Parts: sequence; structure tokens; C-alpha cells
Amino acid sequence: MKNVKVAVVGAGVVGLSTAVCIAEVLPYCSVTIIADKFSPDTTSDGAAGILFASEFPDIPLERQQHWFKDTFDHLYTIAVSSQASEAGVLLSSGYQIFKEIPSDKTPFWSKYVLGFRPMTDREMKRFPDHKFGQAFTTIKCECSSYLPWLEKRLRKAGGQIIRETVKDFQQLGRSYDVIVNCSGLGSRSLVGDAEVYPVRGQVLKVHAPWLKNFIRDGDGKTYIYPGSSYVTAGGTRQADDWCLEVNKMDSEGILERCSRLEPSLHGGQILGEWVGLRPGRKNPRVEREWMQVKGRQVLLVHNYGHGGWGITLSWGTALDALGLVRQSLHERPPKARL
Ligand SMILES: Cc1cc2nc3c(=O)[nH]c(=O)nc-3n(C[C@H](O)[C@H](O)[C@H](O)COP(=O)(O)OP(=O)(O)OC[C@H]3O[C@@H](n4cnc5c(N)ncnc54)[C@H](O)[C@@H]3O)c2cc1C
Ligand SMILES: O=C([O-])CC(=O)C(=O)O
Repeated sequence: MKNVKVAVVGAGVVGLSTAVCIAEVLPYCSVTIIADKFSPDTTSDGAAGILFASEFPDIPLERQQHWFKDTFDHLYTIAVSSQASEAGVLLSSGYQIFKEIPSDKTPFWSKYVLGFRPMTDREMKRFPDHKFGQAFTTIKCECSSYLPWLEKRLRKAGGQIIRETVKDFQQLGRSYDVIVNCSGLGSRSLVGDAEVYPVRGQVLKVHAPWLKNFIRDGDGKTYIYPGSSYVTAGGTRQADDWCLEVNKMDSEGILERCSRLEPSLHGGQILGEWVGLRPGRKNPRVEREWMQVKGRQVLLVHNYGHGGWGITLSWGTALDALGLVRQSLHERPPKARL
């Protein structure tokens, strides 16, 4: 019997992954996603969805490794299955190149992607402004397909979906035993977390079907990611900028920088421009607390603040959030709601 009521707030890649993990693994939980935006209108939808990461300063490296590996393994299984195109998950090969030789030539995720190696001198000849490069195959997870696919998986596991703006967790706690906060940037107002801030990102969607391999400048500001139906060319990383309007100067800068790396982009056709606000935070917050609601203890699990790596870490942090829910319910089973 499903006697524990769980509300997952947020229907981006983090909320949907977390809801699916809980609904599929804990048979005694009834899971409801509550969000004010769903695919195709979340931040997750417009992201390139490429899997790799930079390191967060205060999370043990081992934990970051397992977040990455769990997500990679989960998505790899989909990428090599017959579900791949419906789920929008594909393998993607290419280069990350650096103008200066990085201090760490083998990032923590290098052992989880496929075929990671330094680029050869012949490969580097294409990029005369760059001194060093890494070649590897990773995963590209296109959320405009992946989120609807997760929604379907959630419903199959008995999950429900409600479109609503949550104003207050106290209020929500009257109807649920567990709240999982996957509201991304929304956590700034929902839980008053001033550590979460927007990191604005603008990208172009380009029709250039001859491009097959990604190219990313290690500074994180210029990248070209061929996908299943268009190429994502980016980007910008503007901290504390809340503007969701397309900026023409940003678009010109993106095109100019990307075409320097890949001159054939000039022959492409721009299909659209998109802006999203990354849920920036020094470290993602994946932890639990207890809330007192009308004399009852309600479990509140947080899973937000993934910055530019929410897709990369989505399944791994969802599994951690699931672990926190399971462990907490084991320690303190919920009392009946009055
Ligand atoms: C240009 C760009 C490119 C990117 N590329 C990549 C990439 O290649 N790889 C990668 O890993 N990451 C990438 N990212 C980062 C990635 O998009 C984010 O880390 C990720 O989308 C965060 O997911 P999320 O589910 O936490 O948040 P979101 O997708 O923003 O979802 C938040 C959810 O919470 C809901 N919500 C918030 N507040 C409330 C409320 N009060 N009531 C109800 N619902 C609420 C929203 O409606 C929404 O459903 C990119 C981001 C940008 C902007
Ligand atoms: O940095 C990248 O290559 C893509 C990304 O995650 C982002 O723009 O946030």
C-alpha cells in the first residue's frame, strides 16, 4: 500500500529524475510532481545536455564522481537501447581545447567518459590558437525529448503531475509526508537561499547537419554541440543576470567565436536563439532537514543548485535524494496526517 505521500517540487531534469527514482524504488510512496513550468518551458529544455563537469569546491570528490558516473551509466544504457531516439539520448564525440595548458589534464570525469585521450599534434593543427586538447566520447541528453520521456516513465510508475506555483513548504507540508525540493533557481525565494543565483546563458540553434563532432573551448564560453536535429552554438555565462530576453550582441559574439573554431558554421542557418538561467550555487545542495508542520515532522529533502551541470549530475543526485528519503523514513516513519 502506498501510505507515504511525497511531493517533488520542480519538473526540470532534476525534479523528474528524482521523482522517477522514488516512484520506481519505493513502492510505499505515492509521488506527485508539482511545478509551475514543464517541458518545453524549463531551463533544462534549452540546455545542450552534454555530459561533463567542472569540480565543485566543497563536495567530496568521491561524491561528485559517483554523481557523474551514476548519470553517465544510466544515460549510456538508454543511448545504446531502442529507446535512444524517443528519449533524446545519444553518444557524442569531439574535442575540448585549451588556449593555455590546464593544471589538471585529466579531470575527475575522464575515467567515466569513453576513450578519453590527449589530442594529437595533427588534430591540434585545426586550432592554431590552442595549445592543448582532449578527445573523448560522452553523452548528449536532449531534454526536450528526455523530459517527456521521464514524465511517461513517472506516470507508468504511478506518479502524478500537478501544475501549480508553490508559495510555501509549510502549506504543502499539511498534505504531504515528504517534500523534495528540486526547484532550481526557484529555491532562492522558496527556501530563501541567497546562495542560489542566476548564471545567464544564451545559445543559438543552427541548422548545419554536416557538423558531427563537438568542439568546446575549455574556458566554457565557446562551444559547438551537434545534436539530433540542430547544432547548439554557445555561449555566455553571465552571473547575477536575470534577463531572459535574447541579446543581439551576445548572438553576434557567439557566432563570431564559434566560427573561429569551426569556419563552416558561416554556411549554417540560424533556426533560433534561446536564453536560460542556470541555477548557480557554489555547491549543489543535496541534503535533508525536518520541518515541524502542525505538530508533525515533515521530511524536506533538497536537490538543487547544479549550475551548468544539472543534466550531467541529474541521475546521480536523484539517487542521493532517494537515499535520503529512504533512510529518513526508515529512521522516523511518518505519523498520520490529521
Ligand atoms: C545555455 C545553457 C546551456 C546548458 N548546457 C548544459 C549542458 O550541456 N550540460 C549540463 O549538464 N547542463 C547544462 N546547463 C545547465 C542545466 O540546464 C541546469 O543545470 C539544469 O537545467 C537545472 O535543472 P533543474 O531541474 O534544477 O532546474 P530547471 O530546469 O530550471 O527546473 C526547475 C523546476 O522548478 C520549478 N519551480 C521553481 N520554483 C517553483 C515554485 N515556486 N513552484 C512550483 N514550481 C517551481 C520550475 O517550474 C521548473 O519546473 C545549461 C544551461 C544553460 C542556460
Ligand atoms: O559549458 C558547456 O559546455 C555547456 C554547459 O554546460 C553550459 O553552458 O552550462
